[in-house]
Amino acid sequence: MGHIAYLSRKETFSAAHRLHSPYLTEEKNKELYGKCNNPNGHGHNYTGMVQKVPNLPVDPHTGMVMNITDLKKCMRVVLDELDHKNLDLDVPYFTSCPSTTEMLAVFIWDNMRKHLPKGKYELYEVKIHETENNVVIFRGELSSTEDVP
Ligand SMILES: Nc1nc2c(c(=O)[nH]1)N=C([C@H](O)[C@H](O)COP(=O)(O)OP(=O)(O)OP(=O)(O)O)CN2
Ligand SMILES: [Zn+2]
Repeated sequence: MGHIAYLSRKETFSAAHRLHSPYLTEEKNKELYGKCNNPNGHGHNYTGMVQKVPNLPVDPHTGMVMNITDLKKCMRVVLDELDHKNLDLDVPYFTSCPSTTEMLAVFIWDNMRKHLPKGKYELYEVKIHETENNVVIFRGELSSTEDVP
């Protein structure tokens, strides 16, 4: 019987952003996001943690689920699209949705899935620390509620 082990890797990136929704008026944006709606933005040192669950057990010959070096490379490809960027101006994904930590987690989830080797591993969780206190976890779950048009 094989051993099922979960694998996590932590990487950091720095980015500037402004919380602002194109679906709300200027007044509503100010009221909702407060200081985070400052027109000139602000920045964070984010920590991105990606966890994977293997479809296969720990390989008895290599002792690994997946080489963490490969997971790191894959994460860097995705996170380097965000690192030292202004999320709202430099990353096209955030022109149509606010650059909240929730949406960053979704962005990273979707892009990690594109870059990981197909079929061998499942992504289990993306966890983003925006600050020491603000943490978002996304596990690819979808609700049946309609998206904003
Ligand atoms: N649901 C969300 N709410 C908020 C988000 C978010 O991504 N999702 N983001 C922010 C801001 O970006 C903001 O920069 C957070 O900063 P702040 O509240 O100052 O951060 P801390 O919690 O670390 O600071 P405290 O000292 O604890 O206030 C706001 N909301
Ligand atoms: Zn912020």
